Amino acid sequence: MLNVIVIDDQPPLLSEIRSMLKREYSVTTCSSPLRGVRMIRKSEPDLVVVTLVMKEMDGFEVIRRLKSSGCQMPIVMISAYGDASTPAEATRLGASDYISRPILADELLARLRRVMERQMANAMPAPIHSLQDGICTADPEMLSLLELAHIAANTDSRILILGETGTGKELIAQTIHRYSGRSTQPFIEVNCAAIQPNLLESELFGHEKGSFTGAEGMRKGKFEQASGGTLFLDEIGEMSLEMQSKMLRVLQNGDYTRVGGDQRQVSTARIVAATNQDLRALVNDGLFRADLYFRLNVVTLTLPPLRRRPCDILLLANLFLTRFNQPGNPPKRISEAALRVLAGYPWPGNVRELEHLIERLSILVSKQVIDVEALPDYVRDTATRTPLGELGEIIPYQQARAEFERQYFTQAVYQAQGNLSQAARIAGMDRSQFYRMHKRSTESE
Ligand SMILES: Nc1ncnc2c1ncn2[C@@H]1O[C@H](COP(=O)(O)OP(=O)(O)OP(=O)(O)O)[C@@H](O)[C@H]1O
Repeated sequence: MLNVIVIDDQPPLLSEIRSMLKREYSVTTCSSPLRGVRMIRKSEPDLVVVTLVMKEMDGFEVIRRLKSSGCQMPIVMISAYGDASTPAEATRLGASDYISRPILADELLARLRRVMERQMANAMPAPIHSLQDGICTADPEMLSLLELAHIAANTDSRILILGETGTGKELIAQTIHRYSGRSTQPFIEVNCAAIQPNLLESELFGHEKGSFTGAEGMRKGKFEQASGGTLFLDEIGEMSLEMQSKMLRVLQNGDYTRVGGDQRQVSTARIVAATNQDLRALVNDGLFRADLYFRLNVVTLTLPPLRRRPCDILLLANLFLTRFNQPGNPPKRISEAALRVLAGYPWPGNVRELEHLIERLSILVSKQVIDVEALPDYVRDTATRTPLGELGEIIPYQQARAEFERQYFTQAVYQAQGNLSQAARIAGMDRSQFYRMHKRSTESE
């Protein structure tokens, strides 16, 4: 139970408020505001309720003193007095809500519940859907990663983004650039797997005129193009050992020369690298230089695969459906049954695979509602997991419970359209408990 301290100098009113709150709170009352302030500073309750008019010191002064000594808990003012400016003054001083008397117990409890939820929501990262950066997620692990990405964006540290194909590594790299102080400078991407190894050096460092057959003029490399901005090296795990040692030199000293040239160039680009390979394993197998790995791996963001964030499957499916809706047509909908099937499919190609499937479905399905039969066979066939296994077959209890929790939290977050506070309310939990259990449910695969 949450602790609340109530301050008012009239014992009858104190006992009236106590009897209203005791259903949901452990209530302590205090009839002296001076003593009340001392008590609150010492015991730091979860919530404070204070009235306005008191002889020793008024409620405004109580709020002022508590806020000036750094108290963070929400403070709610209740009063039968005051004029139109009183709520505004209470809020200005830092009260979380102002309630006029008379008030019924249910209404008072509902108002305090809202205050506590707001307090918890502020203490947690908010779910992010379709922000300007285009990242849609309500997954706790992704939300923590995004927070870290935003913090790291404002430094010049190198960032290594790991994750299976299609998990959103490039999207995160672009977001990091956009949130960094380099956002007005270029974001340059190089896919190390897509360029022939013998051409990668000139692609990255540029070349001088006549340095090889076909080099008809000087060409700036990607390092130079990304000056002051961000150089995104995608699929870094595909780089040859020879190229890796050239990269290492730039990362160590910050300088390089164009192919065929001898003039020293200085790189001012910030490096963000990504790979879907296990770089550490490549290092152990001698296929990736350990010194380069440690130079790149200053901040690491490991994106979870889509199958480990089932609520995102549902949110993203709807996002893409809206995105691919043909202009002028009424928006299509995915049936609940079809969404359940999508949530159970393992998505080896992650978000990209989901995006392509929804694009295809929105073109091919003429009906307003996309139902299970419209889904491809391979999706329907692999998505048959239920908490009790197929045809009621008994599976180990721990496994069934983990599976049930995963589906339960997915469904709650989906129903609340990614709003974790609302999902917690549906589940009858407080937000922090919901957040913890939801996170745990996605960790067990
Ligand atoms: N959280 C997300 N919200 C919205 N769109 C997303 C999200 N994650 C990925 N996408 C979309 O999915 C597609 C694949 O993402 P992206 O190219 O960033 O993945 P990747 O991990 O870099 O893939 P690869 O390893 O194959 O290069 C893109 O169209 C991207 O916009």
